[in-house]
Amino acid sequence: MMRRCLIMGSVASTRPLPALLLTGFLGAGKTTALNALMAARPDLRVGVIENEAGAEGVDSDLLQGAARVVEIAGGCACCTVRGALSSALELLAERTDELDLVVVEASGIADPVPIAQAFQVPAVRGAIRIAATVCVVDVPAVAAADLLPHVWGRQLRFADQVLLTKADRVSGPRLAAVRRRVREHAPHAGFVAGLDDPAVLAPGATGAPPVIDAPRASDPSASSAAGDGHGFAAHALRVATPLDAHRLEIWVREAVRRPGVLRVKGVVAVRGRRRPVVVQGTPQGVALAEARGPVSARGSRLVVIGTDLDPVALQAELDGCAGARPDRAPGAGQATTVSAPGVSA
Ligand SMILES: Nc1nc2c(ncn2[C@@H]2O[C@H](COP(=O)(O)OP(=O)(O)OP(=O)(O)O)[C@@H](O)[C@H]2O)c(=O)[nH]1
Repeated sequence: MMRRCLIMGSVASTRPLPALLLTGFLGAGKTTALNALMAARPDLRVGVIENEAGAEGVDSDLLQGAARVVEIAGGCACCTVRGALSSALELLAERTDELDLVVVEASGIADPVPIAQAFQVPAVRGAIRIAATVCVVDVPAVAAADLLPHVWGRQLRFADQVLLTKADRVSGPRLAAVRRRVREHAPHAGFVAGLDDPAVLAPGATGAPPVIDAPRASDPSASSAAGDGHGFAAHALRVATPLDAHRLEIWVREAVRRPGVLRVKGVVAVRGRRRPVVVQGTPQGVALAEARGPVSARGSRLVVIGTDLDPVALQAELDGCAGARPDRAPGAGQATTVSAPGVSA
């Protein structure tokens, strides 16, 4: 079957099927950028492989407009669940006629090199080929960090394109400093404004292999590619009963300020509301917004990712969010209004 040319909208044969490898550190804005692409290009039939470090995937519920979503949760596609990545790619390789584009959204702590290598197995090679690797960079997070995780450097180093997000939250000089820092790691990458930028999936770019090499022994992140979680842990917390929205918001805001906590995210049922709350937290900001639909069959789930975390303590604190608000008069009834969609710092 002829496949639509990705940029011009005209019909052209593109075999193998182009794939976009989407990298970027935790909470950088990968899912948001992917949703923006699918909103801008509803004509594209996008097959998404969604990789999440937590045992409970969250992003799959937040994707809108994908033709097919394959979730790989419970570890990084570059190491712990690499076999699942191969299976997912093989699954899509059998369905290339149903798709115009494959997007692999790597977990925020994934090394892109082993992911790119998964495209080289015989069952995939020839059917799906990486057209571009885009690294999404959270500008305020980079501006605030003295030291950046090694895996972040690798994500940038193997990127063809860099997408800066949340740039409106920093001053011009700080943005310029972040661009310089990005340049040090990715001297050859271009900057794009969105995944629908022609530079990402231009017809000329389709089929071009990413520039990759094997991890070197001297590379500090090379050892982490062996499946040890890259020094980060992802804890899926139980949310057995609907929570108090106000308590939940306070807890998330406190949690992301703690040393070691890098990401809090989830889809959580709250008391008094038909729709769940989507929780988005990074050290730079927290957003709680009503989900578009009801709680999915998978129910409430919340994941905390970071280093040196105490999952038992985190679970106990979250369980405490099920209680009624202490400052509320009995019978006051409604759940606390949470922030509108968007990010509040
Ligand atoms: N202001 C602003 N907020 C953004 C932008 N991009 C993403 N966000 C917000 O950042 C938060 C995290 O976005 P996601 O798209 O879930 O990030 P992610 O990289 O997919 O996260 P992980 O998969 O957990 O690593 C959400 O609250 C988004 O609304 C942006 O360009 N500007």
